[in-house]
Amino acid sequence: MIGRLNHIAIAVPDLAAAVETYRDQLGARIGPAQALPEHGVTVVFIDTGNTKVELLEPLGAASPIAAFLEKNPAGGMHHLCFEVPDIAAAMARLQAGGARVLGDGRPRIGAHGNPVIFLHPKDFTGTLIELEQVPA
Ligand SMILES: CC[C@H](C(=O)O)C(=O)SCCNC(=O)CCNC(=O)[C@H](O)C(C)(C)COP(=O)(O)OP(=O)(O)OC[C@H]1O[C@@H](n2cnc3c(N)ncnc32)[C@H](O)[C@@H]1OP(=O)(O)O
Ligand SMILES: [Co+2]
Repeated sequence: MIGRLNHIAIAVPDLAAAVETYRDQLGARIGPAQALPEHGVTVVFIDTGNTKVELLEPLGAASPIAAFLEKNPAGGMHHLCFEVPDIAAAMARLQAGGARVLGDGRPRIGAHGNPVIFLHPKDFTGTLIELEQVPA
């Protein structure tokens, strides 16, 4: 079911500082900042050629990553995003297997304009998993 690793996400307390570190220390090419108020984050993507790194900071008082940053104040690995060709079929298969889809259980549009879902970390070896529908 899962295909390519679309991105590895790192939650950070200060996106501007993280961008400076990745750009100046690691020579990364940073994409534009995207405010995603519907997701409670502001993100940038770094394209490494074989995948992407998503740096994300909280946006708004109800950010879903606020509690994560309280536990990890310097930031940390937040989620992995895998590509699937059909998010509805993936959801049905996963829910049939007992996996919990986070939020209201329906796909939402993510930063790339594609439908995404999130799976509970406790069901996937302590790792928050995002699935993004990308046509095969
Ligand atoms: C979609 C736009 C963009 C894109 O790529 O296109 C994004 O990726 S936006 C990313 C931000 N949005 C989300 O992360 C949505 C899904 N996340 C959530 O719903 C919450 O973050 C949730 C439910 C995973 C955790 O929420 P919270 O930390 O407030 O709840 P708990 O404290 O009850 O956590 C439960 C349990 O899970 C552990 N946890 C939390 N976050 C993570 C994580 N990132 N990786 C691994 N484990 C995580 C937390 O420590 C708790 O464990 P416990 O042992 O009970 O303490
Ligand atoms: Co993501």
